[in-house]
Amino acid sequence: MRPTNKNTMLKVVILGDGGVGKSCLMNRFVSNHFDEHSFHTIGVEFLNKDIEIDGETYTLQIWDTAGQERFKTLRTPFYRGSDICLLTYAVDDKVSFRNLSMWKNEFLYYADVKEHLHFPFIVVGNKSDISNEEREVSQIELESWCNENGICNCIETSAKNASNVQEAFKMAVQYWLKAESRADKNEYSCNDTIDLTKKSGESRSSCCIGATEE
Ligand SMILES: Nc1nc2c(ncn2[C@@H]2O[C@H](COP(=O)(O)OP(=O)(O)OP(=O)(O)O)[C@@H](O)[C@H]2O)c(=O)[nH]1
Repeated sequence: MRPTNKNTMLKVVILGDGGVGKSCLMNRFVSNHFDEHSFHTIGVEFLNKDIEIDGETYTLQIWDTAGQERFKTLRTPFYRGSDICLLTYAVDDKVSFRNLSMWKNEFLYYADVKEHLHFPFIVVGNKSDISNEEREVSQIELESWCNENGICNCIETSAKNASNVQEAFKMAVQYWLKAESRADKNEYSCNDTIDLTKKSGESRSSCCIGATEE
């Protein structure tokens, strides 16, 4: 296990279709800024940000990747060495949700991850600020997809109104810590089946839907 001290650096890669809000999520988290007219990313960009959890400071090196297919060869070389992967879609874009499996597979292939089943993936449904009429992916669909794909952590965020953005990155680090400790003890089980019908505190899963943090 890596020492969890002041200098722990974690590489976090954000993947998902073009336009789902990856750059906006990173910028909201790092600079608390939102750009209504964010440009498509070409290749990758990264920013560092410290986060404190249980008295420990972690430096997140956050890699924002280009979601458009034509930039695939520019983004995939940067997957290696990742500690955490945020699989991102937009709740008003069903196609971006259907593409989650493609993103997961692309990541596993190019990141050359040894423990496929236990890698810390977090599923992030962005743009939760949109109206019910515009919503194309329900919370139940998110829950089902995660359960079917063995992913224990999901969250809906809004980079626009800052809802759950800090929480998503915090959840990612907490999951990484859990995965590291399980790897240490050889306890590989995701027994945290996601059930969004349970009230918070009742469920052992780490799913955070619709809560507003800031
Ligand atoms: N309503 C709403 N719009 C958002 C949100 N996050 C991002 N957007 C908008 O969605 C558009 C795309 O955002 P980006 O962050 O550039 O998307 P991206 O996933 O980085 O796109 P690529 O760089 O092409 O991969 C921009 O017009 C943003 O203003 C959000 O939480 N809510």
